[in-house]
Amino acid sequence: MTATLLDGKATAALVRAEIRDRVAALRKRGVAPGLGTVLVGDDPGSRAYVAGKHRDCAEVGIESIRVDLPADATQQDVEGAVARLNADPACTGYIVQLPLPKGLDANRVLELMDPDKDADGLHPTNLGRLVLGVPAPLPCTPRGIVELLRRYGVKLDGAEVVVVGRGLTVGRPLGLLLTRRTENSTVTLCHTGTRNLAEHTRAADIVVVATGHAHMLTPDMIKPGAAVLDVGITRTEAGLAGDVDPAVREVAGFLAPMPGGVGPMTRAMLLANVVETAERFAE
Ligand SMILES: Nc1nc(=O)c2c([nH]1)NC[C@@H]1CN(c3ccc(C(=O)N[C@@H](CCC(=O)O)C(=O)O)cc3)C=[N+]21
Repeated sequence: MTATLLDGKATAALVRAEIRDRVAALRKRGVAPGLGTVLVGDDPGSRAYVAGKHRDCAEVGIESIRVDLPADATQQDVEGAVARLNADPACTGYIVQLPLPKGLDANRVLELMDPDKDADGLHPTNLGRLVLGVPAPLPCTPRGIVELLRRYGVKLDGAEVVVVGRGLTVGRPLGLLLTRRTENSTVTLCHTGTRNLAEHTRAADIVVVATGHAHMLTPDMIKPGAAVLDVGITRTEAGLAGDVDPAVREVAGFLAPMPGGVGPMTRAMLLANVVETAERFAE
């Protein structure tokens, strides 16, 4: 048996079609949503992601404002860009592409963003709102994972979920999202300090891997029929590699592959956050 693919590419296209209608409705009311991006340096991966975000915006009718700074930009330069986007009425939401080059303080930059323009849901105030259960923009990758599972009817209520990785953008906030009453999953958050990882993953109905270690989740580590979501990206000479060993496909019940799984959903949820922020402004 081969796993049913959780097709993030096709699902993200459906989400974008829904967002296009909401953008059109906002425009009729005289509100034009605009996404800003701040990109520092010339990492090819980061450049490609940011370019993709602007392409997505064009497709759904969101204006985009691009701020590119050189690799030797100072902390002050980045903070200046943030201050300008905070003040720019054409920018209804923006992101600072992470990671920033070494020597720059990303936490300080995130603190200075207007939390009501935070399209990534990574501002400390919005992470706090997530903990408190107050409506706020949600981190894009966790939101994309929940949306993908929902649309394929994978049950979250009561599910045993193992998340591997405790990073700021995926693992840590995903645990918070899935344990809300609305999702109602039981979450085990595993990381490099976890003893006997396989014992945890083998007990899970859903396994989400976001470690950045290529092919680390092997078929022996999962329960047959489990849903597996691959959030890892490693650039190798042979191309991109996910965190999930390709042979997992023969054991899992559902698989969100990399590429074509969670990545496109992450981008679609960024658009959703921008539209929702603009809708809140328009109220
Ligand atoms: N402030 C900030 N917000 C982010 O959301 C953020 C970030 N910084 N820094 C980097 C990570 C990474 N990330 C991805 C989004 C989409 C794909 C994606 O669409 N991937 C495609 C193709 C991958 C490729 O070809 O490179 C796929 O999986 O099918 C990948 C990675 C967002 N991130």
